[in-house]
Amino acid sequence: MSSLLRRSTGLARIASISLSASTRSSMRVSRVLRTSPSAWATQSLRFYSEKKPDGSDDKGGPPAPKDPNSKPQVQSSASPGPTEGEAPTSGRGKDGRLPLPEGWVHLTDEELQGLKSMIGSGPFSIDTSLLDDVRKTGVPEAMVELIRKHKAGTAGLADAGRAFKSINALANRLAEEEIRQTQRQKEDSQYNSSKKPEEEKKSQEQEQQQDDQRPKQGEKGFNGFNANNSKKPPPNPENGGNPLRGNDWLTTIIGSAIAYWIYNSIFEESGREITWQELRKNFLDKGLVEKMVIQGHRVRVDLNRDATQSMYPDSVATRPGFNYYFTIASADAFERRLEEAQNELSIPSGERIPVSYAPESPFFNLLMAFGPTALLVGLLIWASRRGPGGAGGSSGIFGFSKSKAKRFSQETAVKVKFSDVAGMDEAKQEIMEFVSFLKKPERFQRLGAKIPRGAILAGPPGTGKTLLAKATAGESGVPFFSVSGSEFVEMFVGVGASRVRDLFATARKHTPCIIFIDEIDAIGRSRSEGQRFGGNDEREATLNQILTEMDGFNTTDQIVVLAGTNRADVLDKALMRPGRFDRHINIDAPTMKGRQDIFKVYLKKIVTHEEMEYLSGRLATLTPGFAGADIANCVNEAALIAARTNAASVTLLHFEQAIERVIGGLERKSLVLNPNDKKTVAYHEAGHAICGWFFRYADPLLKVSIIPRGKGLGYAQYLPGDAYLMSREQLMDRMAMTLGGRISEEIHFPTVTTGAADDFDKVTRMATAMVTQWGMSDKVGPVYFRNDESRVYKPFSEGTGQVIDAEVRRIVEQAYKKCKDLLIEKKKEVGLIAEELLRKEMLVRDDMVRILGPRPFDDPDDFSKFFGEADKAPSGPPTPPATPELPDAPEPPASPALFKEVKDNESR
Ligand SMILES: Nc1ncnc2c1ncn2[C@@H]1O[C@H](COP(=O)(O)OP(=O)(O)OP(=O)(O)O)[C@@H](O)[C@H]1O
Repeated sequence: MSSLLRRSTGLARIASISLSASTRSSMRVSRVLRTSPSAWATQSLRFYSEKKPDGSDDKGGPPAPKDPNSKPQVQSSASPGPTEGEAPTSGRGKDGRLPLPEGWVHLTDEELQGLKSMIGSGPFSIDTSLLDDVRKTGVPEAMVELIRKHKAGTAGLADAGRAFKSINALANRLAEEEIRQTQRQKEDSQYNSSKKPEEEKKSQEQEQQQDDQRPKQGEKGFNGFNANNSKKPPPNPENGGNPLRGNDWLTTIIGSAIAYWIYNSIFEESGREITWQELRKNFLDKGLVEKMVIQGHRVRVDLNRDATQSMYPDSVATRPGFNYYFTIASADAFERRLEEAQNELSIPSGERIPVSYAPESPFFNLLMAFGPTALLVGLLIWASRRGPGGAGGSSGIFGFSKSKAKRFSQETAVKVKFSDVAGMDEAKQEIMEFVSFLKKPERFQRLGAKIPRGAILAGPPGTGKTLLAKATAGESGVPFFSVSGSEFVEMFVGVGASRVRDLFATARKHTPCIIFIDEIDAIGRSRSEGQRFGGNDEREATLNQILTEMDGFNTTDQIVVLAGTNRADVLDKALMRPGRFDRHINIDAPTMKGRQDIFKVYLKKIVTHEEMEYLSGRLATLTPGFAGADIANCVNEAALIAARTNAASVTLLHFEQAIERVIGGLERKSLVLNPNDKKTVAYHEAGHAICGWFFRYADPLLKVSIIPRGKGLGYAQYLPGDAYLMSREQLMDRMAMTLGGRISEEIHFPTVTTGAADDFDKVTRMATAMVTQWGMSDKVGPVYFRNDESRVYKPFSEGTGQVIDAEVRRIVEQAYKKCKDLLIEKKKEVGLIAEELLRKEMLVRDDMVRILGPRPFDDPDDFSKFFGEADKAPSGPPTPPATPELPDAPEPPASPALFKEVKDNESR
């Protein structure tokens, strides 16, 4: 540590700078004292001429009596009293010394130098003008003894406390004197300015101005510290007008200086480890060792200082109080060794080195054992107090317990309005009530209505939950605290709960306001669920704290808590009960109309000359299942594509490319398939395309391609539409279409490939859901078995399991047969499409119409509206009605591309 301190000169420099800088800031009046020493004496004279230390008026009165407590010899050597013929000095010596308070003495020049070296032995320096000030003020008596001990190198740890006290008292006295000086100065200048003629005033002002500038040039103030900062804080009346008292920094700096000094005197100055060989060679053989003291397993070597000084004048060993040490295994062995060494040196028995025993210092041992740890702990505590939570605050270690919530206010970030949030009219309406509560609470309170405490916004990712919460804040114009549930979770137990406390406490200070907790499921999961896996104390403590805080609201507290989650189903019931999150607002993926509205919001922000109504409608048709975030991304992607091609504006083509890219992934032009694989892919995709064309309930095909994209080797884009209800027939057609790729391979090639694995996965999942969840199997019946993969045991019996397996297999085989029948019947058409695909690599709907003729079924309305009606067949099934309140949405439509279809699209 000492070497560390020694080496870190940079640190020392910083400490030194901070000492002067911080002192500067407290020396509020030093500029008026930057006059010559004679001026200082005159000012002091004036000051002390009015009032004596004993309180009597000195005008014409006798000189002040000497302080009876001051040491006579000190007084006589360093503080001579007024001599005959001198002006009455009101207690001040001829060299400007001030009267001494009880227990204080003036220092001699030698002692002053000792003080300088004592304080200056740390990384601090003390300049001459400060010494002058100390010469005038004197020091506490104890300081004289300390200076003497420091000089002799005998200062111990017990002296540290005394030193600390004395330096603190000295600093206070210096500051007090300075304040008195200033007041005096002010009074004088007021008095003078009222008396002096105009010219004199002017010249004094000039002088004053010069004085004002001087600190900037680095002149010294009363305390000899640099007094650059002329804008100093006024003395605080609460601490007796003393700017230093109660100042942490002063204590810290003085404390550090003393700690450094103690460290020096104990660890560095006092000794150094030496080996037996070094001792022999450098000291023992040369007769420099005076005595050896055995302390347990350590031996202290006392050298003859005078002899050492003459032999090694520059050595540290000459310093008073310095000793070498070495460690021994046992005292007996050491004494034997010393004996042998002295025999070898033929030292007569009367001159042998005396060896004595001293008890081990328990304090020293304790210090060595726990010192570093204590130092580290001390540092940690200090750092935690200085941490982000602010000095001395209740922030705890490193401010962990502070909430990390970001605060937005109307002036800062929340510029979002309800008009920026499209496609969720019901949710908006629901939440607008919170806005009117925050804006006009009396409207509700007048009728005795209790205001909802909060709302849970639940829905899939990217559907605009956060955006809606922000818009609520933006509309109501109140502060908005946004925090993520996961930010409460820390590895320390209790941190989450205290962050919740902190968040709500801060919110209460800023009422009316909105707190938004995103991803609340990170902390709000059902507690019973946690117990199954052993529980999580920290999470539960955090959740309990939220419950408590929400209960703790006053009905008049204008705090609204909004929370967002993708998993409302796992949240704790207590969180969802009325009185906490009263409102449950479901925000699902937007409908066709919703998507169109969201597109309109984002299309406004880019340059496009397309007709807005048509463009937004067409894009919304192309993007079933897209959330608001996907739509925002799509529009941005289109603008990027347009920019890449240096287009003047973003066109429909750019949008379609962007959608394709978002759904199918990046085109992999670098992946070149061999002709055989390419042919297999073409027939596989053609199989899907033919099924899509000739099955009544299949989705309209938009595009089929054999250019690898994303994770798949082929790609087919269908338009599934917004399906909220699906019939058994629709599901069967979808499954049959999904199997079309593999069956086409079987029909046209002697063998099959691995490319249909993903199709099988989709088909199996659909068939399983039909049997276990949707009640579409007569044998299993109208039952629902939750598909929970984390469950160890299946929710049905072994027998039921076998029936389920058989039913799933039966349904898949049924779909398989349906598809195979069709593809055998349309074998020629599959070939035509596949060959065309091999030639052109990509076919669109128009190509299909050209090769196969119009599709024999009606397309959904939206599709016909935006993709032409030329190929519309006379009859077709009605579009299923939209019922958004279904508890479980059916399996999403399958996209029968070869190999891996894009999972994102699939999940929609
Ligand atoms: N209805 C919408 N209207 C306009 N923009 C939207 C809409 N929904 C989403 N967005 C866009 O998507 C971005 C992401 O939305 P947001 O962060 O609100 O989603 P979220 O539902 O909170 O998602 P998560 O559950 O993943 O946190 C928004 O910044 C906005 O650009």
